[in-house]
Amino acid sequence: MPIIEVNGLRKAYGGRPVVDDVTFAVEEGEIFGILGPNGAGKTTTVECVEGLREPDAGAVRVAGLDPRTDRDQLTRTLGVQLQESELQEKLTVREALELYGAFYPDPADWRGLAERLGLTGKLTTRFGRLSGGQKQRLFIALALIGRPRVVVLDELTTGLDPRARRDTWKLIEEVRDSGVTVLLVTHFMEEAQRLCDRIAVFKQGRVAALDTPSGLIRRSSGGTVISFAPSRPLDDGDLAGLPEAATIERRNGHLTIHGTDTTVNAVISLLARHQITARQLRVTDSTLDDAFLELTEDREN
Ligand SMILES: Nc1ncnc2c1ncn2[C@@H]1O[C@H](COP(=O)(O)OP(=O)(O)OP(=O)(O)O)[C@@H](O)[C@H]1O
Repeated sequence: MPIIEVNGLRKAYGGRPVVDDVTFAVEEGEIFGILGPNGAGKTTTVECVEGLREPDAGAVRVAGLDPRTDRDQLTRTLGVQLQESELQEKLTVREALELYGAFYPDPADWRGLAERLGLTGKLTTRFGRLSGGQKQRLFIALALIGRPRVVVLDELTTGLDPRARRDTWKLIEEVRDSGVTVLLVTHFMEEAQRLCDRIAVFKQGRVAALDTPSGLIRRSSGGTVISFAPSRPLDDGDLAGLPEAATIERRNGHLTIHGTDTTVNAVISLLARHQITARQLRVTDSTLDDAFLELTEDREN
C-alpha cells in the first residue's frame, strides 16, 4: 500500500496550469525525490500533499487521509520542513524545539534531535541570530519532532555547507531506516542520487519521468564515453565494427567514442589486438545531471 498517493492532480493560477495531471505513489519507507526546473510545479504539488493548497482536480491521500479534510490526523502523520518566516526572531532554539514538541502526544526527545543536527551548542541562541544553515537544521529538527510517519523536505540542504550537507544526508538515511517515508524536493543531483530510491522529474507541471536514479541515467542518451589518443592511427574499417557505438569523433589525434560498456570493452580488445597503446585514456559515464538536463530540455527553444 502506498503511503502517499497523488492522482490526476491539477492546479492552475489565473487560468494557467502549473500542476497538470500529476500522478505518483510513494511506498512506505521510501525516500522519494521530486526534481525539476524552477517553476515546474514541485512546491505546489507538495503543498497539496501537505494540505496547504487546495487542488483544482485530482485526489491526494497521505496514509489514507485527505490532507484538506483530515487536518488534525494529518499533522500527527506528516512532518513538514517550515519556511524561515514562520518562526519568531526572539524564540531560542530550545524554546522552538520544546514548543513544537508540545503540539504532539509523543514527541521525539528534542535533546537527541538537537545533538544529531549539531544544534546542542546553539540551544540558547535566538532564532534571529542563527546562520542560514543553522536555521535550516532547526527546521529539519522541527519537521521530525512529532515522530511523523512521513516527512516532506523542500530544498532540504539549500544553504548548508558541504559538511553539514553530508551530515544531513546521513541523518535522513537514519530517519528512513527508522521507518519514516521521506518526500524530498531538491535541486542537488548528488543529493538525489545518493538519497532517493525513486525520483519523479517534473517538467512544466507534469511528471516527465519516474524511475530509480540509475534507471533515469540509463535512459539518457549520453551513455558511456571513451576517449584516448592511440599510439598509431586506427582506420575507419577497424572502428566500423564496434558494437553499440553511437558516434565516433576524431580530433587532433584523439578519438572520442560514445557508446555503452560493451563498446568500451570492444575498444579495449581492439587496441590489444592491434598492440596499440591508448594515451590519456578516459572513460566517463552519464550522470543524473545529464539525464535531468535531457529530460527537462525545452525543445521549442
Ligand atoms: N500563489 C501563487 N499565485 C500565482 N502563481 C503561483 C503561486 N504559487 C506558485 N505560482 C506559480 O506556479 C508555478 C509553479 O510554482 P512552484 O513553486 O510549484 O514551482 P517549483 O517547481 O517548486 O519551483 P522552484 O524550483 O523555483 O521552487 C510558478 O510559475 C509560480 O510562479
